Amino acid sequence: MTRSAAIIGGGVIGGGWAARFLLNGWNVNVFDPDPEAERKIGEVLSNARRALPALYDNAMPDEGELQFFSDMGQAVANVDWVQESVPERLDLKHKVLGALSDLAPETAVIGSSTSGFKPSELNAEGARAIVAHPFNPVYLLPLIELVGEAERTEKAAEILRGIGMFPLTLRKEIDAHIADRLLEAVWRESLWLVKDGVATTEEIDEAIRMAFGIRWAQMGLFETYRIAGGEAGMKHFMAQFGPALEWPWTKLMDVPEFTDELVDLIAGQSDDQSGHMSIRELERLRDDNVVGMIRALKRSGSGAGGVVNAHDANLLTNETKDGLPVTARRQVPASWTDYNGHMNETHYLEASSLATDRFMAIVGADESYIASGKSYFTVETHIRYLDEVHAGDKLTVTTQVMGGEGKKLHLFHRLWNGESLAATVETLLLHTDLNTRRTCLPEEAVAKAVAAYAEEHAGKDADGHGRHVGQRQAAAPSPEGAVT
Ligand SMILES: NC(=O)C1=CN([C@@H]2O[C@H](COP(=O)(O)OP(=O)(O)OC[C@H]3O[C@@H](n4cnc5c(N)ncnc54)[C@H](O)[C@@H]3O)[C@@H](O)[C@H]2O)C=CC1
Ligand SMILES: C[N+](C)(C)CC(=O)CC(=O)[O-]
Repeated sequence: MTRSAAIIGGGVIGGGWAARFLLNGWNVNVFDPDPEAERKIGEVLSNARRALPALYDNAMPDEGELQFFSDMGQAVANVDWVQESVPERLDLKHKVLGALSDLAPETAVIGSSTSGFKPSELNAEGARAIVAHPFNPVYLLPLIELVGEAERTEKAAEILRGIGMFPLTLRKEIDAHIADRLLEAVWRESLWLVKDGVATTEEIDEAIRMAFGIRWAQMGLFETYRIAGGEAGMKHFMAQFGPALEWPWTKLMDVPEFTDELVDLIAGQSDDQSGHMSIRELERLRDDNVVGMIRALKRSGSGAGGVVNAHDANLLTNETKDGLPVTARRQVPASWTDYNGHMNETHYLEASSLATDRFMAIVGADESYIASGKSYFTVETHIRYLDEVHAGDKLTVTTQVMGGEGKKLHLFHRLWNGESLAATVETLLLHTDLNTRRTCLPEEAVAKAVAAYAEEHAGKDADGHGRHVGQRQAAAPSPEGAVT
């Protein structure tokens, strides 16, 4: 059964939450008195639709249904999750969380997006909320800080993992949780640097993104500093840089006064730096960069890359189409398209390569088999580009085994875009010993599984297989030239 979430307050963060739930197949009810809420959430959602599926190698579930309500009670009736994202004012949080605790089903988790209030403050007037603090953009960044009663945070963590997030449960409550305490320290220090005329907003951003911003995405602070200690590691690092904490390297505890002059200085510098782009354009630039970085981290499984890999594995399904195994299902990300406005030729091969990997896993040539020193190497591929594919299209790849005797594995992939055949990719692989780098026979279990598929697929039509470049097609309709 489709699960549902109520989003109370649909601004920057509520909009991101709505997108995260919807794109993971949940139905979403929104309550926000702002007459512009529907438009704003629509814009966030269209950015999310182009970014989030690009993280995964498997297709996401069908999107849930989005509904707007003018009555908070109706919005939360029968939902599994309620997420409060109203402005950061304790009196307002009390009012809204109190009402939600009365109106929402007993079984529903009530999460507050608060950046800084503790559960003991939020629940001081009888509410039953936990802190579920996300990061902007909520639909892309996995971290969610959970604070509150253990039974509630455990239930929340399980649900959040199901929508691809990384729950980090705090050991004890503290103002501003973990991440915002760190961010506030950098923010305070940066305000001083601008106020004292040491650096502009742009120079501070360069200092972050040209160096430690990149480092932090993959190893965080402590692992990075351990390496900075050289062979002697963390102790040497602390011996060398510990004393600096008492030098005038930091002003952390003082906060500059937010005078009109300081606000104008910072806002003016920020306009000079980024005013040439709208907020939505900046969001798309940010999203493309974040997707690219997280995809790079997927290779090693570091940080957010590991979280996305785990969710990707959950998205895998065992299906068949036309009597053949479905070996890849994925949504085409904008990054796969080119100057011609359609999927670039390289990604037809990428989709089929994912299908080959999946087929190998299906027959037992999986990660542990490869780790044991055996694998398949591709030695030849022929692609027929039959139809255009566009960003957002959902591709389904089926795999037919044309032959599997001895060391050979001869596959015929079909790339379906809905009911249209977008390409066929015929590929020959040879079983190889990864130590000697020479071909060898597969293990018996793999050989048997391949042979069983070859026998099952033997009588099936495989129109277009066995062709080479420039060969004229007999009866099938012309592909009308190259499409990439
Ligand atoms: N903006 C950020 O970077 C982050 C914000 N947060 C937290 O998320 C919460 C919301 O912040 P933003 O989304 O940035 O604020 P926002 O100002 O963009 O959105 C707040 C929304 O709440 C609506 N609202 C006001 N009163 C309401 C009520 N009584 N019932 C329902 N909706 C109501 C407003 O119309 C508005 O759409 C805050 O607690 C904030 O600390 C958490 C992580 C990051
Ligand atoms: C500025 N902020 C305190 C609202 C930031 C956050 O809470 C998290 C984020 O997304 O940076």
